Amino acid sequence: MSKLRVAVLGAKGRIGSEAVRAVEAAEDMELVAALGRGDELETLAVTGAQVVVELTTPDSVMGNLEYCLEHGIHAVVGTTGWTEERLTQLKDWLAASPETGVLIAPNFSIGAVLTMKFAQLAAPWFESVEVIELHHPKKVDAPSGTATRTAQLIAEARRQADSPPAPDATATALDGARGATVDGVPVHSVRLRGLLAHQEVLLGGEGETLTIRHDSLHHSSFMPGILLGARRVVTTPGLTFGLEHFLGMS
Ligand SMILES: NC(=O)C1=CN([C@@H]2O[C@H](COP(=O)(O)OP(=O)(O)OC[C@H]3O[C@@H](n4cnc5c(N)ncnc54)[C@H](O)[C@@H]3O)[C@@H](O)[C@H]2O)C=CC1
Ligand SMILES: O=C(O)C1=N[C@H](C(=O)O)C[C@H](O)C1
Repeated sequence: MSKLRVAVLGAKGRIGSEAVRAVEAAEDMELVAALGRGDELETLAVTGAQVVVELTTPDSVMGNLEYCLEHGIHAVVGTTGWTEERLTQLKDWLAASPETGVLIAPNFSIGAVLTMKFAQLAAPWFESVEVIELHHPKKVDAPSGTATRTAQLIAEARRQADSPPAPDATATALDGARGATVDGVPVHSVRLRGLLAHQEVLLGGEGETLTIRHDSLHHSSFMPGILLGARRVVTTPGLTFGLEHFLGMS
């Protein structure tokens, strides 16, 4: 059987360099290109890449995806920075390339996907819910894509259950003391040397609390999800948002 022709964008980055190694080690894949900032995107067409693994930066991802969709190259995207406007633009590009698939995964690790699912399940059952994400200090965006997605899923679950707003008597606060608000859910971002990627969802009710915590201790935690995404995206046209859809958890 012929091998899946995979290219990695952001190949010299923290997660991109790990992805290069994972694709090279996968028996059913061939790494046809490993590109960094400034490298020619044309290499993707020349090498016949079928799937691009996009692990760059929020300022680069859209240009890269525009190229991929113009050339019918499927994409597995881990890069953060997804807004409604960006998703609308991406859907327009996909409409013009209807056989191409794009997976955007706020987080590729199985534990993080489960954290989001558990938080979604628990959210309507507690009065209070807040998210804390903790990352290495070289991370350029806050809050993390995972925390943003978690907060959106929590908010959606609470809307569907007609949950009242969480109690909060704060009358005066220093700017930022209560974190950022994503879809009504407080999200707090910690940047600390020694950490990689961690998240806690804190839920509180009368006389009890529940803490759901996930820790990515190494970039290897993201690799099975990336490889699964590459294998599945080639037969899944259109936009898939969240790895859970490829894990039978949606
Ligand atoms: N979805 C997930 O599970 C994960 C997502 N991420 C996300 O992946 C992205 C990258 O994270 P890190 O590797 O930590 O950052 P990084 O800064 O170490 O790596 C990004 C790399 O992309 C390169 N780059 C920038 N523009 C480029 C372009 N146009 N073409 C090719 N390469 C380009 C940079 O030079 C850099 O080497 C971030 O948005 C991060 O949040 C990171 C880990 C897991
Ligand atoms: O920048 C990172 O490191 C990570 N980024 C993603 C995010 O913003 O959620 C995924 C993971 O948290 C690691």
